[in-house]
Amino acid sequence: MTRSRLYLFDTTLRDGAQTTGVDFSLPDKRAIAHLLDDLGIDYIEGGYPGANPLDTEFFSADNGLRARFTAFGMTKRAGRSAANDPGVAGLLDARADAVCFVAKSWDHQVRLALGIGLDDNLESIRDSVAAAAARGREVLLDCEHFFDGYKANPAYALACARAAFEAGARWVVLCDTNGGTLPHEVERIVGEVAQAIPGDNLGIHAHNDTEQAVANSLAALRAGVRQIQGTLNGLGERCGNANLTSLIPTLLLKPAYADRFEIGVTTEKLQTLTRVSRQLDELLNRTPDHHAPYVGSSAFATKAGIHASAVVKDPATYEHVPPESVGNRRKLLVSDQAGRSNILAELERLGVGVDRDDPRLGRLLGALKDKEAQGYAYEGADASFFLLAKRILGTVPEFFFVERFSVNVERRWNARGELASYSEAIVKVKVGEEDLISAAEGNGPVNALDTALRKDLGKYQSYIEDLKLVDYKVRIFQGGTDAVTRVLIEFQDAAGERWTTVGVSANIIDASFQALTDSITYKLLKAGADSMSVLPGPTARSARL
Ligand SMILES: CC(=O)SCCNC(=O)CCNC(=O)[C@H](O)C(C)(C)COP(=O)(O)OP(=O)(O)OC[C@H]1O[C@@H](n2cnc3c(N)ncnc32)[C@H](O)[C@@H]1OP(=O)(O)O
Ligand SMILES: CC(=O)C(=O)O
Repeated sequence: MTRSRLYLFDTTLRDGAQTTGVDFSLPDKRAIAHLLDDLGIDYIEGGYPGANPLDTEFFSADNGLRARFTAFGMTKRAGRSAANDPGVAGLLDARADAVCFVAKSWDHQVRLALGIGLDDNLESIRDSVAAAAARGREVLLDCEHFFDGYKANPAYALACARAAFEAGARWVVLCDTNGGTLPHEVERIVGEVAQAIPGDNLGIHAHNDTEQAVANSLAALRAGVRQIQGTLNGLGERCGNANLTSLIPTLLLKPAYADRFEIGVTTEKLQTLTRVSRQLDELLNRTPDHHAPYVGSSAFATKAGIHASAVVKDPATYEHVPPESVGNRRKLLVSDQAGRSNILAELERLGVGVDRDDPRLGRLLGALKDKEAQGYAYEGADASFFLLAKRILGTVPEFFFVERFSVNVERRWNARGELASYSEAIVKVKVGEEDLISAAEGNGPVNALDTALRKDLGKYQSYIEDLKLVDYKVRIFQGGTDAVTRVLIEFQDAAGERWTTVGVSANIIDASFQALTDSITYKLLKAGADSMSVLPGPTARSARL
């Protein structure tokens, strides 16, 4: 079967810039444009030249993109020609391959928001599109509020779309601006519009206010459009736009679409999608959505023991596509929902070999569930799970023993007359036969304790010099006076490896202490320091099970 070409239009840098909390810098915009270009997106809407200095500068030079670089802006104002409209001039002077005008197509909005006559708006559309086409630009028209407008006055909404098409627009894009239209409505309306304007010239721009933007885009595709607009990670005004990070794999991996349509993204490039999604979050300093379809860290994570036992027999039992196809990975989580299959899979990933029939496996599962009942959470604390398993298997030596620690927090007026808080910690550690005492100040009690703990570990000190604490999370649960605190601490070493440990106590400092000592022990084991240890352990003192 011959497949139709479907074009992807990315508006991360334009509609995505309208996301609450998103503020692109120029280097961000350049980096994201190149990510999209490399992925194989056909059109990259870079912003609105003339609306702000950053966008104007972005469009002042050749950005060296393969994709069609697109400038966005509104049609000319009524009462003047496109040639005399400074906004239109800014768009036509921009270094862009394509110009995407936005025009209202709902009669009520034309009268109310623009305060002009319906024919004036049609004239603005025609004149603006023709002016851009005459300057050799590929022209798109975003018909704002198309679906709401069509429901209120189909003849006028269609007249706006036709005006653009007849004036030379390559694409007439039907926008669900308020995001309230449902898939069955989109499919019906697009089907009717496609009787008047060829589907090869129609696009869809869907907002996600009812969580239907992806479904609406697919509905429009089925009804005839051949361009889909969207954003990476679903960024966009209010609840966002159609999420290209979900649409692209659906279009490539689901036969209902893959057999009918060809897109610019290849199946090889699809394998970079998870990385691209995370890079965008990294650039914007946003926490990735763990539950994002296809690319989230939980998208292929199986927690339930019954599911895990089937997944190890055949991953397709609980996966709709292979995680590698989108550059993601399978995870079998260890938690109180786990069975032996989860544990065996995680141990294998961590390089710990145990036989399925080993009786210690049952002990480990029991210990895991007991600890989780006390408040520990191992699904996000791989290093603590590793230590728990190794302790049950009897292979964690006692590198060091903390005889006592104290932490002091003081809030007082200093010599400069400022109110300041001070934290200091003292730790007494035994390393082999050596007694070591370290003291440290910190910008808080946990920082002081961490610094004191890692200041002098005697013969093991060189192994932990490169440790860096990169994340610290606290969760207090059960509420009230018997609240329990769970601390998760993430460390990184010079080799770039990251690991997380967990501690639980009624006392936040004690919970932190457990997570800190687990991290140090994990690092010493990983670095092979056990070959130097004196005691083969676990001893009564260090055993914590
Ligand atoms: C559905 C969408 O996402 S459309 C994209 C919206 N994106 C943005 O608005 C981001 C960038 N916008 C901006 O920086 C500013 O709004 C600017 C520079 C474009 C305009 O700023 P200002 O001139 O101060 O106008 P302001 O933003 O207050 O109002 C918009 C004006 O454009 C007019 N307008 C809106 N759409 C159109 C259109 N398609 N064609 C012609 N005029 C339009 C409005 O009627 C209003 O005019 P008025 O001030 O005479 O009432
Ligand atoms: C153009 C646009 O962003 C919209 O109508 O939603």
